[in-house]
Amino acid sequence: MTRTIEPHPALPVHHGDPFGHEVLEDPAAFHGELREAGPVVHLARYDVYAMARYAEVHAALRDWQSFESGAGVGLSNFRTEPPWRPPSLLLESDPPRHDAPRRVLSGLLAPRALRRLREQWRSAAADLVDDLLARGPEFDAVPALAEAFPLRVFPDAVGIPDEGRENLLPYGEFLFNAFGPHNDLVAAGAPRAGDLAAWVNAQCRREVLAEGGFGAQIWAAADRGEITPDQAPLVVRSLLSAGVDTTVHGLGAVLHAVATFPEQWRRLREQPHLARVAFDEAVRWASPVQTFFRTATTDVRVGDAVVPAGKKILMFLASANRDPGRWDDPAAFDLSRDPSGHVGFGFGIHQCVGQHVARLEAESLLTALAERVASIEVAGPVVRHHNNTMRALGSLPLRVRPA
Ligand code: HEM
Ligand SMILES: O=C(O)c1ccc(-c2ccccn2)cc1
Repeated sequence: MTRTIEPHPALPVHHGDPFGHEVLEDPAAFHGELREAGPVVHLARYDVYAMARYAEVHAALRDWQSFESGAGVGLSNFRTEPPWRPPSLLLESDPPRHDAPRRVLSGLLAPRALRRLREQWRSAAADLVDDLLARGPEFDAVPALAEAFPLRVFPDAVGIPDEGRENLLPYGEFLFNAFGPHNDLVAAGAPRAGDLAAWVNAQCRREVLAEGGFGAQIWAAADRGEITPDQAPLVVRSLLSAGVDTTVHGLGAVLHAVATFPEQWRRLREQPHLARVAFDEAVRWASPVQTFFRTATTDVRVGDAVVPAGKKILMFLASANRDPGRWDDPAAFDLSRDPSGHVGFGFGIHQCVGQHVARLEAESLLTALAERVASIEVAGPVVRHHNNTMRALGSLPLRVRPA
């Protein structure tokens, strides 16, 4: 007779669906229920364990030994079902396998390494904004700015060919959906996933990557023996996987924030150096990356409950970033706040290695706008775009008054 192992009695249970459209549309109530229920909550629907308070999310992200990434950071456990693509050497690896690829990307994507891009990204942003404003004061900021700017600067910085770049967003869209359950969002993207993955893999080959780009620099690191030649294409794939959709939705978030809180736009115009803190405050406020998983390597004690070994833990970054136990007035987008310590880029050994690239993109675009636009307001319905992992906008109609 088999006895099903009931979750520990000290563990509260929630029967909601974090990947259902109701929660994806507006997760705040669900996050509040999880935070109030306890430090860890059993999500019966998926038999996974949720952490939604800042303290537990932060602690779990630090403790990579108890909460591993090597079994995947999605719902699927790589130890029991094959991943849909070869695992990432950064995201889906733990030390020691994680160390060398991480060290290589950390070097290439460090603030000082990005200085060479500042001038060209600043002028690319100025050109994009000038062309946009010349067409009139009203536009949908999602295609016109949030998508257009990263696609104008990042693929060139990686050094991939022009052909097929329209595959980047749908590839990331599927990838970030695939961290969730096989729901309607995954099913919608599945037919193209194989072709998109094949195109992305082809962009990681040494011979197609332009000299001087991040891709060629990764291959040069392999020549120096810092990683192996077999690892090089997968490290390039990491940039194409994590470096596009994330910044699109990060820029969408900061544009949504400044349009929703016009007094903060005024502050940014008065003090343009606030562009960087504005982006981090927007990443805290919106959390473009809402959730991802870890896997318990042992029976892990959390508070007075125990998460059984092998179980998946769903980390609610967005809830941690709005935990009233950590942030005053968490729902306010406020440039006088110090957002450091937010977990929108993660924390610990897997903390976003591309965060400086994202910050430079945001600073470039916000600076170009702040110099040219006196006020920004929402000019129509803001439409959300549902994804299992990302907080995304489908449409952000804006009206601007030129400076
Ligand atoms: C607003 C933009 C971005 C956000 C919100 C974001 C968020 C995150 C988060 C939360 C993680 C941690 C995942 C985990 O702990 O399992 C992460 C990791 C990562 N990000 Fe970003 N990211 C952004 C932009 C970028 C960009 C532009 C790049 C590449 C240039 C990038 C590359 C990566 C990589 C390679 C990892 C894995 C790091 C590791 O496991 O050591 N990200 N990102
Ligand atoms: O190395 C890769 O391929 C890769 C790296 C990071 C991500 C990711 C996942 C969840 C949240 C933010 N980023 C995805 C893919």
